Amino acid sequence: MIELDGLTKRFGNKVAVDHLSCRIRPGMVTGFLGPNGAGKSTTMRMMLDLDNPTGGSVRIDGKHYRELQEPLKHIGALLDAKSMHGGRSAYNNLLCLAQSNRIPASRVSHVLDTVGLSAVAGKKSKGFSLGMGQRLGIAAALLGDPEILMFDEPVNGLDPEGIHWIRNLMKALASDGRTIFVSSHLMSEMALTADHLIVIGQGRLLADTSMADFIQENSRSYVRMRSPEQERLRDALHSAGIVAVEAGNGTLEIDAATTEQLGEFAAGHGIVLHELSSQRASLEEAFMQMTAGSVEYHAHSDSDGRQPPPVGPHWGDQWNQQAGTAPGDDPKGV
Ligand SMILES: Nc1ncnc2c1ncn2[C@@H]1O[C@H](COP(=O)(O)OP(=O)(O)OP(=O)(O)O)[C@@H](O)[C@H]1O
Repeated sequence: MIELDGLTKRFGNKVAVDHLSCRIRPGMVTGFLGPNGAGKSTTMRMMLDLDNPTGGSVRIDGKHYRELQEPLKHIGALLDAKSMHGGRSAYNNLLCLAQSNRIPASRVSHVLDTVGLSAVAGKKSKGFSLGMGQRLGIAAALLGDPEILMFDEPVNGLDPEGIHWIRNLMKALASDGRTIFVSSHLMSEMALTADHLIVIGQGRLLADTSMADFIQENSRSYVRMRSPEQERLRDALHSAGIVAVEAGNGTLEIDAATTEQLGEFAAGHGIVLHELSSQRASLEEAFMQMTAGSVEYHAHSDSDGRQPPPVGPHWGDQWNQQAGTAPGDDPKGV
């Protein structure tokens, strides 16, 4: 278990982490999400005593990192895969780490085998690809057989097989009862891996919830309809007082009705449908909706390239404001 209590870090005037309090529990994979600059790396660095908090505390199994007798046996971390000594072989890099932390040398071969690097154990790590470097960093994290593992962007540079492998590794470690804390920008990957989410924005806690609840609470579900008689369908919906939003490619999105109701409605009007499907936003959409107000750097596109956001009333408001219409107005609603 990792416990953060009021954890705060300032760099001059910049508040990177702002009174963050949460528990990261054993037996599950906890995903750590936030836009660029949200404070994820700074939080992870403070957990490992690599940065001093300005305020608050981190406890690892009830103790401050500095109080842990043999820290690598309690907590293993992949923060920066490039931190290995490039002139040393993969084996020797891990052996040095094992010897300086009173970890038996037998663990070195074991973890190299676990991460699939046995065949290149004697090769200097400076020749490693990004993916191999990530695997070596993960081997280092596993070396002390710790109960708590922290991975900052572990799938960086991994190919699809590698991504699949690390996903299964994290799940297996969690099902062993270990505490797994992982940050990633790949939402689709996080959706497949994490059981629980901690989301921060501008250093502040935005959510501490199960994956299922997060998506449920931060996204809308809607029905998508596509018809070769789109004009007629739109007019019929409009006459019935049903709000539909054009979403491109001839599709309409409707919030306040079920597929059953809309299927019967179309049949009642003799309108052919090519699609009638229930949609739920993905983790990525839910995440973008929640963090829209706390993104440090926004991309701006010119008006020609501007597209309405795919889901969510807040996104719609943001787009409408940029388009010069009032929030809540729906320029495309029928
Ligand atoms: N050593 C430092 N000195 C000054 N500002 C810093 C320092 N380290 C981080 N920051 C600032 O603190 C904020 C949080 O940075 P941090 O790297 O923790 O965010 P992050 O969530 O990990 O971002 P990313 O997803 O881009 O890696 C940012 O605004 C960053 O510019």
